[in-house]
Amino acid sequence: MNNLVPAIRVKNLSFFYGTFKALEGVSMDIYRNKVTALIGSSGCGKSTFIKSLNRISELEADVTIEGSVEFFGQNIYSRRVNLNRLRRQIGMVFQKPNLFPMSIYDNVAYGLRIESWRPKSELDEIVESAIRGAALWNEVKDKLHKSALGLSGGQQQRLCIARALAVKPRVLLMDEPCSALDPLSTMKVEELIDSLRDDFTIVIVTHNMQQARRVSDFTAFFSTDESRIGQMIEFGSTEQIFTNPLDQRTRDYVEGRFG
Ligand SMILES: Nc1ncnc2c1ncn2[C@@H]1O[C@H](COP(=O)(O)OP(=O)(O)OP(=O)(O)O)[C@@H](O)[C@H]1O
Repeated sequence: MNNLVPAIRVKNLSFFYGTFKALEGVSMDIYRNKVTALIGSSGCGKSTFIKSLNRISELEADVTIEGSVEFFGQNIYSRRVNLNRLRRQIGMVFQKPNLFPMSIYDNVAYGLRIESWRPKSELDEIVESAIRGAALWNEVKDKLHKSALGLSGGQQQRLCIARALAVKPRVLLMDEPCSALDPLSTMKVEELIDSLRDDFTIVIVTHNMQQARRVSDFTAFFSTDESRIGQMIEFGSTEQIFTNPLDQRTRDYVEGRFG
């Protein structure tokens, strides 16, 4: 565990929807080129937390954020931050595949076309490399110009990952990426996460304990207090959290006593 470099440092983050405090005082480091799993029972603020890491959470009306989130040293909540650039650098994949009703190729090229004009040959190259990166190339190479919505759910989710990879993010946030997938597609996404860890920093929300154990290097356990306020209870190596948790609440959760 030497040479850990924080890609994201969260310091004392609190999050409010209107007057409801969904998260209180969360501090943790997310290490570069590691996979960090966020676990905890429903409603403890995992989605709220992951969406605060690239300010997608602000798309909801009337939210207030306190504390700071530093991305390689820069506070992403500073007024100077360019949100489009930030969300390219910290990409996101959601629970359900959210492809555009356009071709496979155009879905992956979408963010690149917004970014800047590129010659077709260069665009072709980046699209192919992103789809290969998402372990989907062999399945779609002969139908790149067919509708992406004709793909299976698992293929659509890997295409969402390809779309996120195309703009070369440094961090990939995944909010329950396998919850709508069958076991075989889930396995493919897990293998994909494994193959991406050398090049990217990944944060994944999962309800599946086995998945957290299989794919992640670090795990953060979230829970709510009696006022329903979400807190990060314990953070550690995945090995430690699952075999020797320090907090009784973590132990109860990972051993399946609640949640
Ligand atoms: N847009 C919103 N407006 C008001 N409250 C919200 C909103 N989104 C989430 N909440 C509340 O914030 C708390 C945390 O929700 P969040 O979705 O982050 O939890 P979660 O741990 O991701 O849950 P799940 O595992 O069920 O997805 C919950 O009490 C939820 O009801």
